[in-house]
Amino acid sequence: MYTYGILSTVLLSAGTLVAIVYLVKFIYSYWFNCLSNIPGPSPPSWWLGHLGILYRSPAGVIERQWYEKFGHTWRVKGICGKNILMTADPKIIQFVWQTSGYTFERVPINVQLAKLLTGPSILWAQHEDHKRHRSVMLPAFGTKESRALTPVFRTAAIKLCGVWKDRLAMAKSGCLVLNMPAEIARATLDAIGHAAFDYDFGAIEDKDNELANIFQNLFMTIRGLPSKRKIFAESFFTNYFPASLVQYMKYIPSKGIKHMNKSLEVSTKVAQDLVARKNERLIMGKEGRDVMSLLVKSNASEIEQTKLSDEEVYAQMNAMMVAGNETTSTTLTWTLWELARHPEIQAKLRAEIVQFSREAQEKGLSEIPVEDYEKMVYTTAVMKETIRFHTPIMMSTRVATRDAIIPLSKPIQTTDGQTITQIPVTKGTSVFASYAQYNRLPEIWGPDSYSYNPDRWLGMVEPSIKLGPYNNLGIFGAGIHACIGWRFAIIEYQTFLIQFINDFTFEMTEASSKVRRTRASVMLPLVEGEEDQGCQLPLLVKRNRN
Ligand code: HEM
Repeated sequence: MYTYGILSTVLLSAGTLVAIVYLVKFIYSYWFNCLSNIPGPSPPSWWLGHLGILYRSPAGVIERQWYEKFGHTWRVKGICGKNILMTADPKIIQFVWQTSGYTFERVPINVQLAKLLTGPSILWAQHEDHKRHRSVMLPAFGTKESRALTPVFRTAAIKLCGVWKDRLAMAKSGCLVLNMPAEIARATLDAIGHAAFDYDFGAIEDKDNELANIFQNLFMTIRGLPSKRKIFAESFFTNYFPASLVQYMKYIPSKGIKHMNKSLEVSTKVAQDLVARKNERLIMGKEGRDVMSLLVKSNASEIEQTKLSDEEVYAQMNAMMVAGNETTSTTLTWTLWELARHPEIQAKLRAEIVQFSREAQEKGLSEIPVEDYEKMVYTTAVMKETIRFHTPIMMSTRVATRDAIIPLSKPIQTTDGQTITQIPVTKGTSVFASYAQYNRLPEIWGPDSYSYNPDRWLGMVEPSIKLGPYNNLGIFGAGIHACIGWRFAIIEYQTFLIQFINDFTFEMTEASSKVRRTRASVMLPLVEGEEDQGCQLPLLVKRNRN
């Protein structure tokens, strides 16, 4: 009885102490934060701040409203009144993401989710670990290496088009309605399997393929339209719990976490098998050019700076599928949607593709060579315009790992009447970049930046502030965490697009005119009124008679 009394007193005191610490933290972050004088919208709720709107509303709409009211940079609220700096300012994005190295790192929630989903991969690694992961992986993603993969992408594209042609041949009407994201994701998974791992997932033909089914709708299942409770819990755990406890998130019995656990289990099993096979080939002196061969070779290295553990090698495979599959398949999906909405753009694109194919044939080539890809001015304009307009990863987040001073491209009028050209932030301050709004800034992309117009790229003037690896678009991130697969993605994107437009014509359906752009880490299409069906964008497909 006496022991019980002491125990309950100790527990009560510990509980009270924890509550006081949190209370002080909340009050501090609410009232005494370095961002308190930055203007911004009033939060719809204190406990969730703007996170509910940011994660649940149609993609890009609210950011535009905030930009129009507050200018390039504004303050939003996280949970329990926490101030967050939100921006579309190229100078801030350049400073935080591109030039300040590890002064700004990924936010804890994303780091933990990346670990749950992929294991100890490059998507999770930070600081020295991250440098090591990146230096091992980068050589596999150069221009030469990515270009060398063109035949692999072409094979996957031709295979998918072959399946569609067979189905069209059976269709009495001569046309088919296909749900594009589901169709294309299988082909991009096969492409990544061959290109990155020299492995055939067989996802195009095998509808029961376990890995393909897990990766189907991955982002929608784990990040799409999260409940308010989920947003609060994730943000609370990752902001106020020590990282050592956050790893236990994997035991939360939610649908999303269960899916992540399953995905990690299945893909790690496949990765282990692949690594074992690669090791055998390496021992036999047969080296591959694919990413996995490189990782396996680094695994055997004696040099600590270029060595990955077995677990890290398996995790990189998961990372590439997570980072490289749905991003590319969704980009292709949005492109076909825009082409269906704008038949005149589709016809102009097809004319260029047919012309380049003809020229290739005249040179005795069966396909347009990758060396000609950049010469396809209109095709690349359509690609750039689509990823500008339908920014696949609409928002990126960082947290300051030490105090810093952030420069602005446009001065801000603070709530206490000062005009400032830089914002001092303390360690722990979160910064959200709206890539979606940056990609629509009229001063960079022109007065019609809110409309889809590939022609803008035919006379584009370079902006003064340079950002990211691809045409100053806020697409592939920037700096230490910039996408390593961007060349891979662009060549894959163009190869698939050429094949699709050469073989088929795409038209709108009733459902595709009700498509809503939804945030789920990657921006995904949902049909209004059919949100429970997951990612959907049904288009009418007809075969071209070239
Ligand atoms: C259209 C396709 C793609 C888009 C839009 C895209 C976008 C991005 C973005 C925005 C980032 C930076 C995230 C951040 O700032 O935290 C990123 C990182 C990354 N991407 Fe991509 N990506 C694409 C395709 C690919 C492909 C095909 C691969 C690999 C095969 C890939 C692998 C990665 C990896 C490993 C990282 C993490 C890099 C690091 O943290 O150092 N991505 N990607």
